[in-house]
Amino acid sequence: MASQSFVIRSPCSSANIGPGFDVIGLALSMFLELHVTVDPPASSTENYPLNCKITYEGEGEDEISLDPEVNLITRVALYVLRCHDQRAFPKNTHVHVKNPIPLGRGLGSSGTAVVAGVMLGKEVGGLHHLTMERLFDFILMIERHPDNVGASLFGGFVGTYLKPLTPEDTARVEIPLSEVLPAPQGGVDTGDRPPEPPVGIGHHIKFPWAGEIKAVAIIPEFEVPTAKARQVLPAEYPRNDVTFNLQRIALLPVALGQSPPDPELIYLAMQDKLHQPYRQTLIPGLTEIVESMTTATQPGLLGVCLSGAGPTILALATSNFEEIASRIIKKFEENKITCSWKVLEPAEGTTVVRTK
Ligand SMILES: Nc1ncnc2c1ncn2[C@@H]1O[C@H](COP(=O)(O)OP(=O)(O)O)[C@@H](O)[C@H]1O
Ligand SMILES: N[C@@H](CCOP(=O)(O)O)C(=O)O
Repeated sequence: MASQSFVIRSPCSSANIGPGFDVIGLALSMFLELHVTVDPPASSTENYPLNCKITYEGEGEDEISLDPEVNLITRVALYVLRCHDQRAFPKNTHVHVKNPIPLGRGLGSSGTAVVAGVMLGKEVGGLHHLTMERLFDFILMIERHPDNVGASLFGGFVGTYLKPLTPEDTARVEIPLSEVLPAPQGGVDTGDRPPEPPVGIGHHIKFPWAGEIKAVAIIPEFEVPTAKARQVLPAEYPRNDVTFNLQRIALLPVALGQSPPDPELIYLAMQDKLHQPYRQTLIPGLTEIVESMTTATQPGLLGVCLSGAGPTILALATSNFEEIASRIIKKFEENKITCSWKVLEPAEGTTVVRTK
């Protein structure tokens, strides 16, 4: 194989946007980058496990493993490679990760890592036949809700859905994650072929987004693991709460595509009763923050919701971003929580730029 170098760039995401639990995702302008070189003739990295050297800078640099059998991005790439009978990375693969996405904050850091990992497997494996739609199948074998990963892969403001599968394919999709991404084997290759995804598990549709609308992310300093934020959700819901969300989800994509934006309509369309009320047990002040920020009392504001599984708060607005962020930061301060904040914009999906 000839030497090659390329950059994979994947946007972070804000999932749900209020009522769209496990359905709606928005790709935002903060990007995980993988700077990859594959250089077969050199010898410097030949002894790295699975032929892959990882270096890392940015969010999580003190905690993310640089072992390719443990690191989420390279484990996912290996899953794609092993489904195509390639047991390791090509000789002398170097992946330099640049990650500005804070971990465990509801901005899709793990989903973005999975999306970038699948793309890494495709590129280093020379698997050019894998379309974006097929990559989505691989992603959904790992991250089993399509909203955040759909946004990171395809970009923009998306609605995502899973197609009904045959009973055999359903069984394959439900295979435990530990069989898709096996536990590290200490460098020993068991030779097992992982389960390949069924074709056409997940789909997406792009919604319009009014250019005036920006996303203000208020990011608390503490983490809420998504798995934990899903455990607090009930198995069943009162019918009225489901109807409440259905009424709002029918409005949301239209309301956010209209220019000029209608603040009252958007504020209403961003209400939720299916996940936010339950997650307040993990996020002190959540309900009060969402209820205290209104379009009547805050010029420029369009609506407020939890970003993904939290704890980040997403405020959609057309102006006065700093004032909006300050008000929400103050509310968190009442619970002794400090925050940072950023103004983000809708972003394009995952790209690969070849430099050699
Ligand atoms: N760039 C990355 N490289 C490797 N692992 C990552 C990366 N980003 C996230 N992760 C993994 O995902 C975990 C966070 O996932 P999760 O709880 O779903 O939160 P989030 O809402 O940020 O996606 C991190 O603790 C880490 O294990
Ligand atoms: N629909 C999911 C989205 C999780 O997004 P993340 O950014 O927190 O990983 C959920 O709400 O659990």
